[in-house]
Amino acid sequence: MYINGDWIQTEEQFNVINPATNEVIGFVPNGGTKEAAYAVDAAYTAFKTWSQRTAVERSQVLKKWHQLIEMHKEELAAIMTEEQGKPTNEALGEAIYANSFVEWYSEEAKRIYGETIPASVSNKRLFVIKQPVGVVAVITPWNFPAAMITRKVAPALAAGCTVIIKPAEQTPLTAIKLAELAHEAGIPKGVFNIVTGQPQTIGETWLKDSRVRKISFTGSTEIGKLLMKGASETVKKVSLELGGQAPFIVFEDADLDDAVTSVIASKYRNTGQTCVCANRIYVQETIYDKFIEKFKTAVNELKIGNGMDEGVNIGPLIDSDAIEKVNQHLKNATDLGAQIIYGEQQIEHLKGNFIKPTIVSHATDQMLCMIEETFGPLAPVSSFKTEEEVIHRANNTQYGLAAYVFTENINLALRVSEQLEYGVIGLNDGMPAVPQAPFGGVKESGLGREGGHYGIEEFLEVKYISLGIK
Ligand SMILES: NC(=O)c1ccc[n+]([C@@H]2O[C@H](COP(=O)([O-])OP(=O)(O)OC[C@H]3O[C@@H](n4cnc5c(N)ncnc54)[C@H](O)[C@@H]3O)[C@@H](O)[C@H]2O)c1
Ligand SMILES: O=C[C@H](O)CS(=O)(=O)O
Repeated sequence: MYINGDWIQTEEQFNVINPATNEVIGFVPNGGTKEAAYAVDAAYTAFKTWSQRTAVERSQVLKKWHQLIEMHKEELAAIMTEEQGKPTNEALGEAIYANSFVEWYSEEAKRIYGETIPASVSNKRLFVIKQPVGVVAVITPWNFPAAMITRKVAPALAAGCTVIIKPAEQTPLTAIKLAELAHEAGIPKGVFNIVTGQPQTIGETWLKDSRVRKISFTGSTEIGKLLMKGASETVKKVSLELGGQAPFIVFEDADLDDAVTSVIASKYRNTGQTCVCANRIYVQETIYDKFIEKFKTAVNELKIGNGMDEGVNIGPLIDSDAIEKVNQHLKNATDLGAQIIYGEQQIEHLKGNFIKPTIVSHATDQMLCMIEETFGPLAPVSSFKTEEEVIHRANNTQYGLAAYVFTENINLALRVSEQLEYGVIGLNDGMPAVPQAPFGGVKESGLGREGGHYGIEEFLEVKYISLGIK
């Protein structure tokens, strides 16, 4: 753990496992109440000075952190592949993506503008200024162990907040590497703190402490709801980046090759363990067979194996529970009439948590894989007749994170995009997330946005000053 500028050990530790081999690759301190409270103390003390630093000073420190992450991106990528399983090229992509938030917010720090408002009387002047929220508790998932931290921490520090971070227990080593680089960059003690250990204990400590003024959470909808409830006790601000269940819609006039390339990129990035991956694929009936053939051919090109090995693009799932969930979705689908058209033979020769990419056709909306977040390489394909039908089916969910639409008709594209109840729309684009644009969900996929100038507003309070003049 890294608290108040020092590396902290505890008597109890927990193992870090490589999901490709199920081998122990390390261990980290198993922090609890004491360490969680100490992190709040450190962040609260540091806030008094960090929030008073000028925007240029904060920007310069973030720029240094960005330079160091850039210098160490391959190392960071290797850590991610080892503890999370994603193939090295994807891990390097994530390190670069994660660092792009540090770069973006090192600049955004200098653009936190206020405003003056015309008074209705001559003896007043009205001003609005923006000030940092205070101590922010950051709780992040295992699937993007670097980017989900920097997407929160970079804007928080840029705004003048201080952070206490609890990374996922499956991927703490990535967070520790980011802390090492933050320390080297000169981020002052207490500004950036990492507590590894018991999620519930750490979470409860932070929820109860009124000095913590914001919870920024990325993870499952179930835990997001729990944290939102807890945050209400002391009326903390919350940002919630939660589960997804993305529809991927292919209209008959779509560029089919582009749609297939994009659905591969969306569905199988991180072996399907991505909040915005295509979870259900809707194809207009007139092109259904053509799509299926192209899709099967493309999936057949995917190489499964240890993410460290050259050319692998399908790594392991994070653990055996994840495998179990995908198999449960697959069995439910076939029990309800879906047909496995690719991937029927599972992998025998590989140790670890591997599962073959599987495509099922004739999927119906009553199947679990069309309702729940599968979080694995299972692709259910369903046909539709009309625009109205597919919009209704796509919206018929409590989720609302990302949706994808493929068509060459601009009028159809905009009509459908405007009616889809999602925070992010990939329009002829399977990979929409970028640091300069707002990312986030509606309905039970979350609250708030990360990225772009929207992302820094989440860490600012608006203060109105009314000045009486003589
Ligand atoms: N919307 C997004 O931007 C986004 C991005 C990545 C992942 N996700 C979602 O995250 C989920 C996968 O990640 P996960 O399995 O790590 O999710 P998770 O909710 O199980 O865990 C997320 C984090 O919360 C912590 N946690 C768990 N219980 C807690 C508690 N009671 N108190 C405090 N912290 C607690 C975990 O230790 C982890 O650090 C998927 O649903 C995925 O869609 C969403
Ligand atoms: O898993 C969730 C991430 O937010 C996906 S992305 O890298 O931001 O597209």
